[in-house]
Formats: sequence, structure tokens, C-alpha cells
Amino acid sequence: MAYLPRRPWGKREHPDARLGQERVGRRKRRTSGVRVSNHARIALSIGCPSGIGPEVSLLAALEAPASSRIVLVGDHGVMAAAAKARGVDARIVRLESASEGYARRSAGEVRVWQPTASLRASEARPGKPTRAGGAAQLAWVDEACDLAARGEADAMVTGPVSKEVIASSGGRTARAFLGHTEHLARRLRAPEVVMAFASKELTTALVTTHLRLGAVPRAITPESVATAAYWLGVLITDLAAFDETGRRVRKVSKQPLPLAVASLNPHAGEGGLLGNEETVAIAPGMALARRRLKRDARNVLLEGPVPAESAYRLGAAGRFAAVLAMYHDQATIPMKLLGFGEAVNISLGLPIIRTSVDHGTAYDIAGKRKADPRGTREAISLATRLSLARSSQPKRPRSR
Ligand SMILES: NC(=O)C1=CN([C@@H]2O[C@H](COP(=O)(O)OP(=O)(O)OC[C@H]3O[C@@H](n4cnc5c(N)ncnc54)[C@H](O)[C@@H]3O)[C@@H](O)[C@H]2O)C=CC1
Ligand SMILES: NCC(=O)COP(=O)(O)O
Repeated sequence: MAYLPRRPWGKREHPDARLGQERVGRRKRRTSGVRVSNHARIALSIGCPSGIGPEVSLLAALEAPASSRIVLVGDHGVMAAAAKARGVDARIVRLESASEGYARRSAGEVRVWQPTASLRASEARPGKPTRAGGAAQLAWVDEACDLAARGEADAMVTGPVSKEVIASSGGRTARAFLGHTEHLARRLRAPEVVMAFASKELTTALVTTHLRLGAVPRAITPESVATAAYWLGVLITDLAAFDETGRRVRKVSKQPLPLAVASLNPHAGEGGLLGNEETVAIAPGMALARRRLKRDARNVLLEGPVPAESAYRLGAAGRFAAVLAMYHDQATIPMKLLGFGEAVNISLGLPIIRTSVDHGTAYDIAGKRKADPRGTREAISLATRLSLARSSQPKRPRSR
């Protein structure tokens, strides 16, 4: 995918190439001379140890197909407790190093890479988050991120964390934590990051992410709109070009993919009566995005500003391939109404692939055998698709 450098690890050889001879072996396939791996190595941070992250990670890892090789980044004792609470008879293997976890696993086995000191049971009680658990969940996110950035994983998937618990766990980085999206962009020094969600029913992205509502209008600028519209356009054209297994679709439609850019104000500002962000920021941002998409040969038709209520109704009805929102809840309310539990959160623009569940820590049901693992399954599946698609593509330049 063009939004990802093909070798985020720089000029070094991809570790897969070194392992390739014995690891990929017969599992490799070829597409137009490009060596393509048949499986993606996923580093999955298990999220808050007191939330539902450990149990949904466990269930999703146990069910993962051979094309997704999962290493859970977390705490061995927490995973063993999650298996017991869930009544699952699984062999929880503690790894000596993350990379040894990507070999084909046997049924009933999950592999845990624990880069932190073991949490005591009292620090990881379901529904009762602690300061120690807050620090640990951030360390697991960082470790999964670094594995992907070093090329020791093809993608990271994140389990649900609590922003509040992390922020109150101490430490400068933790205090500044607003969400994975902003945190990963900072850690990876990525100049652009866009939060997006994909489900069967709707694909959407946000111009602003975890921001106080009062600060949103100032953050809607031609540049911020252009960046988000561009990356959402990249996502939908890539999803149209690569199938579920990451193979290039044979016949991609020549029709441009319609992408609605939602308004900020009611009725798109009602000709200036109800605000002017549509004319001073959104429309100019769309013009910038159109130029960048065209330069990258992305066949997208940007439409708007469309009054937000209609943009989402029409997006859900299939009139648009995706809808761009101006702020968090404008996108996440329709997303959760339509696809809660199976929508996937994707961070666009980062030098690594990162997907996530759309739900939170759900402390109210943690350890009660009620948590639904579908979201984690879907996040793994999309990360695998994006990873395999990336590995089957020749390098493309990335425009700014
Ligand atoms: N990807 C992430 O790391 C995310 C983290 N959060 C964080 O999670 C914390 C709690 O957020 P809330 O707004 O309460 O949302 P939440 O998603 O944790 O819970 C909302 C409701 O949905 C239910 N629910 C959530 N996931 C479920 C699942 N997989 N199966 C069955 N029921 C499920 C919960 O029991 C609860 O009733 C916050 O600190 C928030 O920042 C929220 C969204 C995403
Ligand atoms: N509503 C999405 C959310 O809060 C998760 O955000 P992030 O942690 O993926 O940045």
C-alpha cells in the first residue's frame, strides 16, 4: 500500500528475507517477480490487563488462520488468568523473544512475549484497573510498535487501553497519552496520521481525533482536511485494489470511488448563516486533496461539503465509498450504530500498519465471559490483508 514505505526498517534487509529460506520455504508465492509471503507476523498488544483485552486477544489468537501469525505482547500471568476465567483450555507459551513466536503454532496454543516485569494478580483484577496495569499496557503498546517499526513484525494490532488509566500511571509520556493514534504518531515521528474505521457497512475517517469539542473548529483547516481526505482516499482505493487475501484484484473498476466530505456546521453552514468553516477550510482542503490524489493516480471523486447527517445516511446506503468526518463522535456514532464490535480502527499515514478494535476496555464485563472477540478477529484480519498486500506491491513514491 502506498501509504506505507515498503521497508520501514530502512535499508536493512527485512528479517523475513533472512528467515525466508527456512521459514517461508514452500509457503512463498510470486506475483510479477515480487516475493510474497503467505502469512503476516502480527504483534498484538493485549490492552488494559483489567479490561476485556486479554480475553478477546486470547480467543482471537486461538482462532487465527494460518495466514496470521500472532504474538501477544503482554503478561503471561494475565493471559493465563484470562484463559482460566474464560474457561478456555489453552497452552499459554511464554516466549524468550518475540521473533520465535511466528513459527506455525499448534492448535490450542497462544504465544506471549512479555517485555515487562510480571504483574501481581492484585494489579490486574478484572474491572479494577491499577497504576501498575496502566504503565504495563503502555509499555506493551510501545513494544508492539517497535517490533513493527524494526521489521520484526509486519503489523501491530492493539487491544483496548484506557487513556485515563495510562495517563494517571505516571511518567511524562503516559501523562501525554490521548490515544494510540496520537501516541504512535509521536513515537514514530510520523508527520501525518489519520484515524479511520472500516466495517462492511461503512468506512470513515476523522479530520480531528481526541480533541475537546470546543477546540475542533480551530483545528479544521484546509491542510488538516486535505490530509485526512487524502489518506481516506488512499485507504479506499487500496481496499478496492486488494482482496481479503492481499492479492491484487484482477479487474478494478475504472469509475472513481465517491468519497463524501462531511460539513462541520448544521446544513453545511446554511450559506454562512450557521458558520463558515465549510467555505474557508473544508472546500479549500478538498481542492488540495484532489490535487494530491490525482498526483498519486488515486481514482477518487471527492464530494462536498455534504451536510453531515446526509453524508452518513448516504454512506451507509452505499452511495459513497467512504465519509470523512470533521470530529470524533461525528464518525464514531454512526460507526458504532452500524458496526459495533466488528469495525476496525486503522491508523493511516504511519510508517507501520496498525489496526485496532473499535471498542474500549469494557470494565463492566471484564472476566465475566461476556466479551465478544469479533472486533479483535476483524482487526487481525485487516492487518493481515494490508500486510500481505504491501508485500505484493512494488515500491511507490509517497507524495506530500
Ligand atoms: N481501542 C481502544 O483502545 C479504545 C479504548 N477506549 C477506552 O475504553 C474505556 C471505556 O470506554 P467506553 O466508552 O466505556 O466504551 P467501551 O467500548 O469500553 O464500553 C461500552 C459498552 O460496550 C460494551 N462492550 C464493549 N466492548 C464489548 C465487547 N467486545 N463485547 C461485548 N460488549 C462490549 C461494554 O460492556 C459497555 O457496556 C475508555 O477509557 C476509552 O478511552 C475506547 C474505545 C477504543
Ligand atoms: N474511539 C476511538 C478511540 O478512542 C481509540 O483511539 P486510538 O486509541 O486508536 O487512538
